[in-house]
Amino acid sequence: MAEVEVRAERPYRVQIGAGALSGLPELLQGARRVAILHAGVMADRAHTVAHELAADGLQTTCIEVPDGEGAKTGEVLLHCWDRLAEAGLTRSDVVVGLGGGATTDLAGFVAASWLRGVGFVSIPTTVLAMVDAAVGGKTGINITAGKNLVGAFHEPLGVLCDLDLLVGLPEREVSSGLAEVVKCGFIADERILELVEQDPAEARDVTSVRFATLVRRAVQVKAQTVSTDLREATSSADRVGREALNYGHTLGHAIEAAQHFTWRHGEAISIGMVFAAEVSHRLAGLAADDVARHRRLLSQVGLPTAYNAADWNQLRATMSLDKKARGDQLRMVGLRRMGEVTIVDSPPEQVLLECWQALDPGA
Ligand SMILES: NC(=O)c1ccc[n+]([C@@H]2O[C@H](COP(=O)([O-])OP(=O)(O)OC[C@H]3O[C@@H](n4cnc5c(N)ncnc54)[C@H](O)[C@@H]3O)[C@@H](O)[C@H]2O)c1
Ligand SMILES: O=C(O)C(=O)C[C@@H](O)[C@H](O)[C@H](O)COP(=O)(O)O
Ligand SMILES: [Zn+2]
Repeated sequence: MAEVEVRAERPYRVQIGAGALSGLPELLQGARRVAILHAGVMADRAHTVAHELAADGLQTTCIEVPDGEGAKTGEVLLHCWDRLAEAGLTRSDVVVGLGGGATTDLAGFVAASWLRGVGFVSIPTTVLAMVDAAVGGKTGINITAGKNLVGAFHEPLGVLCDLDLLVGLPEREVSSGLAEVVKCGFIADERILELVEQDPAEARDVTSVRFATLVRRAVQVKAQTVSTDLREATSSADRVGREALNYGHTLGHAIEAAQHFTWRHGEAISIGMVFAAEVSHRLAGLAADDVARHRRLLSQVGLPTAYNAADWNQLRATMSLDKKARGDQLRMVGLRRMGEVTIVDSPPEQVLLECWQALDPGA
């Protein structure tokens, strides 16, 4: 079992490996009641876990939430609060999130907001949630105007990445998660890129050693980045903190909103990273070869790199609501070279338009 520590205000461990789920009782010490928020696809697993915890004397409540982004809404949040009230969940009790990143984002926000904050344990069940969403304490929901516009920072007590849970995950979801893995390669750990390039098919095989190594290395990048800048407070062109993890998300999130949150997050971010690489080439010195490497690598893991299915002006307006923006100033994460992140401040509109046009499948 691999372990990665996140040095938050209250440090916690991310446990990665087959059977990691067995670490749950230890994380619940001191709790009397536990609410397990889970996606429908995890219903059987949630009930099994609840029975095991009940056998240990805990009072358990399973709360099934809608699939995918359907969980990250105000209505679902209200429903969960009502269920926690019925269950009598107190400040010494714990909310568990069992599912993909949408479920853990919602569950984390339920934990952050209930009684102004109760304990939270994250049990991610997709690649994307293991390497990214479950780690680092960003929680929240979407509104029509944009992705994750309402939320809170709320660190978990621990994260259990049980690789056994990934067996049977659809290939499209594996690819989506690999977008965030490859992102970690672009921004901080070139070894990740090499591991994918050496054998892309094995990189997509969730039972392979290569895949497990990729997950661990991506979690290490995430943990190190958030440990130095938990609340995304550090940012300048030469010293980029947590914002580095937002590489590709300025356009990516706008695409998700334009597609009414029906797209896979990693697919949107893949296109967003190609866009960010094009911007970086024009404004931050990223070599043309590295832009081509973005397209090649992302395609190798089954991700889209071209897009023209939305109106540019609409996307551009949504990008202004990105959390990195300050006033009228758009700020994007860029790359000077692989592994060297910078902030691109107020990119000229003409350059953005050119980069958008470079995404056209016919370009
Ligand atoms: N908080 C953060 O730091 C952070 C980081 C990255 C992404 N996110 C968020 O995470 C979300 C995307 O996460 P995701 O890609 O996991 O999406 P998701 O939660 O929608 O899960 C994807 C699909 O996989 C299914 N699924 C989950 N586990 C499964 C399993 N073991 N076997 C088979 N099917 C399974 C789900 O039911 C869903 O249909 C987005 O909302 C994104 O904004 C948050
Ligand atoms: O953890 C972070 O910080 C990230 O930016 C990771 C992203 O991959 C993730 O999608 C996150 O949810 C985006 O956050 P947001 O603040 O842009 O909503
Ligand atoms: Zn993301």
